Amino acid sequence: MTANFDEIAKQLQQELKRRAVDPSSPDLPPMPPTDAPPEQQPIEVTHGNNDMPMVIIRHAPSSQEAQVYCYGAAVTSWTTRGEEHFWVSDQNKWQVGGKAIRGGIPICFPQFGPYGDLVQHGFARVSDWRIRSTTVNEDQSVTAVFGLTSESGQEAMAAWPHKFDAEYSVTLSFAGLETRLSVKNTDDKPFSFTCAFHNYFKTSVVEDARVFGFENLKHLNRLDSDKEMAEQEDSGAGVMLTEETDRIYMNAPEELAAFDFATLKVLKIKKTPTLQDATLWNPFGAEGADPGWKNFICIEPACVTKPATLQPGETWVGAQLLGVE
Ligand SMILES: O=P(O)(O)OC[C@H]1O[C@H](O)[C@H](O)[C@@H](O)[C@@H]1O
Repeated sequence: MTANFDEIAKQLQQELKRRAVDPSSPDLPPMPPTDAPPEQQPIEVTHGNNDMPMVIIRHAPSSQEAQVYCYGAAVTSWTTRGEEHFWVSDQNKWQVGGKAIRGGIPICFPQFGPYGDLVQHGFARVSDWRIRSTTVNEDQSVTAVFGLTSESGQEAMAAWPHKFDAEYSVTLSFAGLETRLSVKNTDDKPFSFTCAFHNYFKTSVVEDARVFGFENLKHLNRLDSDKEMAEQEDSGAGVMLTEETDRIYMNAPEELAAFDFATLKVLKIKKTPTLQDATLWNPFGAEGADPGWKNFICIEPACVTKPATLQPGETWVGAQLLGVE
């Protein structure tokens, strides 16, 4: 913790109190007035690849940084002491509309995969989210909040005739990176949805990764018509990927971990019980796979096998906390 960061945090809090960020504003909130250069501020509202609006979040006391694009509210980078933990495809076009950003954490909502009438993985990842607020919290964690509502009239949502207000907050703290999705039913009739945090964790090579937490669980094998597969024996060595894998583990525990044998890095995932499933995916060079497939493993806390249902006025919250050792 540096005195400099304290000062920036204080100034930012004062500034945020002074002005309310208008959630419906199509413009990016202005930078907080501080003497420090933007690249040292806890929150930097800026532009990324292809000039797309994005937010950089910094937690200086733990040397963490995250980048979140407004398009898809996609987290595309999370570093601790300069080390990157997410894989992002070299093939991305970085264009608003049509294709989702591949890599980081795409949000699958209100539909996971092809299970429904919407586009694969729903519209959240191909929608423009608005920045609602940026805050340095009392415990020095730093949060950026993004919003998406049915009122925004984006084309990708047209096939989903429900009124909703979705809020996505991304926080860096001593505990790591937290992403939190809240969905409120603002309609006068109930609706159901499925969702996932589609984490693309960076691996040295995917064969070096071992995943812990899935032992003895049943899963649906998406490569075999979602056939329910028998329990796996717990060998104590974790689950290893040696071929194309696309599974949905049901009733996955609240804590999962991925270990990389080459770097000896452990990634820990904590998830809320509202995300009762977790998927495991790597295409292993199958036709159409991204050429970078060797360097990621997708472990995705998800609500798929038991869709969430919201009555009018109700709110659903699902969150994950990612930590690294
Ligand atoms: O190519 P995308 O639409 O981004 O989907 C990528 C992958 O997402 C999930 O992990 C699914 O379980 C996979 O079946 C799918 O291939």
